[in-house]
Amino acid sequence: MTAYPSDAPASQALLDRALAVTPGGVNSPVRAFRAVGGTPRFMVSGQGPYLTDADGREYVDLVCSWGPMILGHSHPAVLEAVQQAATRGFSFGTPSENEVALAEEIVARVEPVEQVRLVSSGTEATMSAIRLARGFTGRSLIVKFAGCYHGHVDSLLAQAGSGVATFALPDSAGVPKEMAAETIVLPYNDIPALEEVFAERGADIAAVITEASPGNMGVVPPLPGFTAALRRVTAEHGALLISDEVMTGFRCSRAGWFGLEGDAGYAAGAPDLFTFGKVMGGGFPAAAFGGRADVMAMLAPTGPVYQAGTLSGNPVATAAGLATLQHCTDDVYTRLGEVSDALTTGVGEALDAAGVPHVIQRAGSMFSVFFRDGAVTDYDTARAQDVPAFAAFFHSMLDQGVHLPPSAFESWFVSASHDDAAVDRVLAALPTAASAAAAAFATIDR
Ligand SMILES: Cc1ncc(COP(=O)(O)O)c(C=O)c1O
Ligand SMILES: N[C@H](C=O)CCC(=O)O
Repeated sequence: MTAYPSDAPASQALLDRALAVTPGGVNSPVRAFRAVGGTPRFMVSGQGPYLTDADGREYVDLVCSWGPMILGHSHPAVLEAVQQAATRGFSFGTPSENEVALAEEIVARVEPVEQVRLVSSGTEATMSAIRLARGFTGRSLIVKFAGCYHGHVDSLLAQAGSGVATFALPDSAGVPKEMAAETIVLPYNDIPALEEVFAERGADIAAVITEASPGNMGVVPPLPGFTAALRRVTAEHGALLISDEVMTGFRCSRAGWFGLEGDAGYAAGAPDLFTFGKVMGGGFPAAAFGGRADVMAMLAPTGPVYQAGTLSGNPVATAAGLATLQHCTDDVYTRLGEVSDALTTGVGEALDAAGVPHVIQRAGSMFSVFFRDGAVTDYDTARAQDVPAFAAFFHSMLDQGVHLPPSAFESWFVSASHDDAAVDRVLAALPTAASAAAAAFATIDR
């Protein structure tokens, strides 16, 4: 088994350079390792299930660029599509065929989506979707759930997941209080709280936005009936339902979370709008929002809600996204399921053997481990876990050549390129990491 020392001199040298010119040395906060300590690894290449860092060490990658790399790194067909697209030109600032083909692929996969608009990031997708919902309904309030993350949109940062959870922030400085007042934050999976807020303020609520199955406070799937309640209550009050599938989209199934929960989950009908990102960009900056044609018709140039982007529908990004989706076949989803089964079973057995309290939660091929007893159903229960135990586990895995998300509040991601050799490397590292977690486990109030 690979064993690496904890210090990483080449990464540290790059971090020192980065710190001089970039806040925290990183371009997205969770990457900085602040929640687990130590030196973030600066990667130089990725191939299949592996990443190689600046010190020449190879890691099994269980981050997969936070979800997009569903086929693994440098997948030959995606690489070829990108190379061909780049040969034809980098950006046209005009419509081009790949944009149409990618939109057609999304519409074909997610049945309720009639039209999409392409953007460059998940943040842009959610920001645009809530503007569209406000324009369509003529209302201003937005309901979101604690622990859900929808990108760094001002009004959606309240009690958000991901880095906001990792660093235990209530929200973000720099968001005007008037804007924060337009957002109502509710506990996830709490139907009475939802009904109560709609009974009081339903006529002013433009939309409820939810992660289709949250993965930014760790993985916390909706309890049976919760998604149906979201649809029922929003429909009763004339508000839109926005399902944020930036993380789950095209990963949990061909049609994302909707493909798993589908009509049965939504019961009274599909969401009005969806947001997508990550997998549909194949590792490049492409994202989308879409849904009902009558709502999408409100967008400029056909309607009064303005939304635009210089690089939206970029030909290289759309080529990568299209090639990725075209290769996300049934076999890919079968393999993602097998890898997830093997890893979640292995993690559970190793932690059981070491006597470490834990619960593993999963949504398709997204999963995470909470170092605590009992199911996690919302942000409060997600926070009541032993973060130092996670940090010890994380570092032991890293020293053994397995790259996990550097936060207890993030999903782990696998790819279809995780073959048996890569899975075995992870499984071999688990007993030592479980022992490290056992040693670190502290008694906390739960
Ligand atoms: C559910 C969800 N929505 C939105 C976003 C924002 O996407 P991006 O980071 O591409 O802006 C993310 C991830 O960051 C996400 O996980
Ligand atoms: N949880 C985030 C997105 O899903 C992680 C990506 C980031 O913010 O860097």
